[in-house]
Amino acid sequence: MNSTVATPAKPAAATRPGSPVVINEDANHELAIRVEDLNLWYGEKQALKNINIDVFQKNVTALIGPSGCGKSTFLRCLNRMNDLIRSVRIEGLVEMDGRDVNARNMDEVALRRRVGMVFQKPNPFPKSIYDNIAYAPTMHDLVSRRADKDDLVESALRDAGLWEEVKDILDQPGTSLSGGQQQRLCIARAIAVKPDVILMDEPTSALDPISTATIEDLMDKLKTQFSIVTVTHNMQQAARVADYTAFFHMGELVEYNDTKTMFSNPNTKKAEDYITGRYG
Ligand SMILES: Nc1ncnc2c1ncn2[C@@H]1O[C@H](COP(=O)(O)OP(=O)(O)OP(=O)(O)O)[C@@H](O)[C@H]1O
Repeated sequence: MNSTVATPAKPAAATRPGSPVVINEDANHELAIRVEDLNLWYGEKQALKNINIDVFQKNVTALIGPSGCGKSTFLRCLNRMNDLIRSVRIEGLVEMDGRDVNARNMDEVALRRRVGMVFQKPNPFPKSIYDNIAYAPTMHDLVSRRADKDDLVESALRDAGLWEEVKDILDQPGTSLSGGQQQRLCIARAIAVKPDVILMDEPTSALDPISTATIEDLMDKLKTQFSIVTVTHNMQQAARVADYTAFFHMGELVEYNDTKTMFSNPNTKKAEDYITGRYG
């Protein structure tokens, strides 16, 4: 992998390593996040090696690759979640709106408002359904009047496809919902602070097939408002939901491509072997 940044707005960019082939040129190719020469170590162990990738606004980007290849580590670089791990050392650039998210003067709380996260296991706060949604926007001073909070709670729950199921039980604990509902509650909580980007780390791996399909449909709707970066082990899911797919292997970004191209005509043997189930 050389250090050329993936700048994919035109098909010609596909000739550059790591740059996706752009099939749908009408899609949005404005930059959400630019990553340049990103390296990460846990102590002595290097987990990310010279990653260069441009993530587009209002698309779904899937991160795929064998266990331990660095997908989650990379995802956590996008909102500085790795800062919470003491042994971590990071070099390189992760840029949003022309600002390095790792800059000393970057407000981490503000960053995590702009780059929300949904985890593998639904993790509602031990609060009511209503307060799960209203808590963060209130903390960030996005709302203060009760009527505004009510509107925000309703609109986030509607956007997460959960409103009709919970509108009469808003004062019940979030944890009383089913697993799939809890995950949609966590998505509603993430979107309530109006982020630009939503990171999802295997958001459906703990869910049944019906809840999984509901979340996949939801991702398709949410990408009209938000940029979504998702880690998945499920190849069919990546093929179904993602506009772009990045294949990681042993800490390297081996291929970054339009999803249709990745799954029908990958550029690299490693990606092809992984996608066709020959290893991983
Ligand atoms: N907190 C940590 N401390 C030390 N090493 C870590 C830590 N987290 C991850 N690693 C190591 O970094 C490498 C990348 O891990 P990461 O979890 O990012 O991979 P992944 O592709 O998301 O894997 P999986 O698909 O199994 O979730 C692995 O070798 C892992 O053991």
